[in-house]
Amino acid sequence: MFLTLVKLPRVVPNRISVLTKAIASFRSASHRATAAKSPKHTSSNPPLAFPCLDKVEKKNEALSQSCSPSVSAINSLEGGPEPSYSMVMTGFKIFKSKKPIFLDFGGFLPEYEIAYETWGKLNEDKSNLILIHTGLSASSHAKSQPDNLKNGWWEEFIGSGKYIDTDKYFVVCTNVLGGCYGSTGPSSKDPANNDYYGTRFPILSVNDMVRAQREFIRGEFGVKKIYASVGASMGGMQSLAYAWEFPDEVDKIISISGCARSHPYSIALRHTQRQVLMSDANWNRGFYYEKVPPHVGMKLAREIATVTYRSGPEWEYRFGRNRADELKPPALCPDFLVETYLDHAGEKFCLEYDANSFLYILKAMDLFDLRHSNYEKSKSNRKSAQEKYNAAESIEEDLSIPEKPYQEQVRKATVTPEESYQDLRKGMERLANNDVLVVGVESDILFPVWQQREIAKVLGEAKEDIKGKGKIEYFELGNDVSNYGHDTFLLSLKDIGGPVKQFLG
Ligand SMILES: CC(=O)SCCNC(=O)CCNC(=O)[C@H](O)C(C)(C)COP(=O)(O)OP(=O)(O)OC[C@H]1O[C@@H](n2cnc3c(N)ncnc32)[C@H](O)[C@@H]1OP(=O)(O)O
Repeated sequence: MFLTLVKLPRVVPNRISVLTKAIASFRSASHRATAAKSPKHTSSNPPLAFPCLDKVEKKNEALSQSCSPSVSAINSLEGGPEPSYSMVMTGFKIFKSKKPIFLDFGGFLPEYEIAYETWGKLNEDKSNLILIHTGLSASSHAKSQPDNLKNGWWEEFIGSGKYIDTDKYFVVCTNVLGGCYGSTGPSSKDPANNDYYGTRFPILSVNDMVRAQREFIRGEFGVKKIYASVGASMGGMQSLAYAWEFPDEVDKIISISGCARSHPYSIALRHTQRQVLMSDANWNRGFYYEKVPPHVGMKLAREIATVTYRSGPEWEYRFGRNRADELKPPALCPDFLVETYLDHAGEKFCLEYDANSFLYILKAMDLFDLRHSNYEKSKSNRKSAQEKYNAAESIEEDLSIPEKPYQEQVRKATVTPEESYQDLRKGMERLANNDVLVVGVESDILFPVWQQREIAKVLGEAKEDIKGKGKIEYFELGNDVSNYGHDTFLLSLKDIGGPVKQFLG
């Protein structure tokens, strides 16, 4: 590269000062003109306003101010700092297990509680119990009941003469193990030290959740076989898992928008939610109880989650390209209607649910896998957890990630998709004698419809393989019926409810 030296003209000093003064006087005149128009602006253009960040700062301040030990004992959503989530939900009952539960990934809980609600009556021969499994963040409050008159999350789905008919069935719903609405989870206290579990809570699986539910069903109602295991989303995973764990203790299974094993794409979508949440400094590696909770991380995680729960076509119809206020200039804070909607969804949720429960349950969904090889592995992990417990050893795992970066394996060296499928087919033989209804939704991007088609296909083959007695029904809602995506089970009740009612009989 050549540098050209330019010879500058010699400037006489007093000429410079004349020039400088002229420029200064021009600048000050033009500044006076701008200032007259808008006294605050000294830059070429006014700075943008950030009402969304102002709101976050104010909220932080309010939460910090209410963050004193005396307040924390009575905290609530309004009062903060960290809400007592089970106080937000009321009117549920508690099943207490004093026996430990040994978990699929080698941890254990020395004792645990399961929050539950019921509707309808258990018949004399105890044969009409329907267990409703929740999605990720729902409570046991699926429907209003005398101890909590607020509408539940499946209010119009369950009831006298409804799709799940409480005149016929005794309907039970629990808050999952790991949740924060009354069941034992990371925001509960560890009986070993009377301190919050936080991230000392063990990694959970969906199958651990149903194992705890089964203890509850037997312990609380003395029911040995449930009439139906019903759920959507993570509930659709649980409905299958219950029968996978205890095939002879379930009659019918309904899995809506579920899957038989998590897909890497869904894991990726959940990973992004965990990452933003864990990046909130207030998360503090899970030890934020009685301090300011990671509400910003939770809000952003919920916004990402909401993108996965609904669908583009729905938003095209609902919001289009409309902005919240067309008369205002575009802003970097939420501006389009779809942005203000996501902002609202995040804001509404961020103090309603415990951040650690969110992380653990998302992870449990990632780990979901009904392949045969997983059955053996989990069984052996639970056995070694029990042995360690009996020997009163503390279970400390090495959770560090390997220092050497992961080297992509040659495909041949790992399990091929076909081998993996055959492993799943063998795993699904466990359900060969159950009647199963699988419902899929074409507009779902989180649990894409091919995953429900896979459940039906692999179940059909597994039943053939061992001449199982169960029936399989598959029902799919196309884009012409519902564009609500993954949340269809909460929004298109009639379309989901018809096949459910018919299948239950
Ligand atoms: C992964 C699993 O295992 S489970 C599946 C997870 N799914 C969920 O958790 C569901 C989350 N979604 C909900 O809870 C929803 O409220 C549903 C599905 C129950 C109902 O959906 P909808 O009837 O479409 O209502 P939705 O909540 O999406 O929108 C209405 C709310 O948004 C607000 N809103 C709507 N449009 C906008 C907008 N453009 N800007 C700001 N706010 C908006 C409304 O005012 C209303 O507010 P409110 O709830 O405070 O009264």
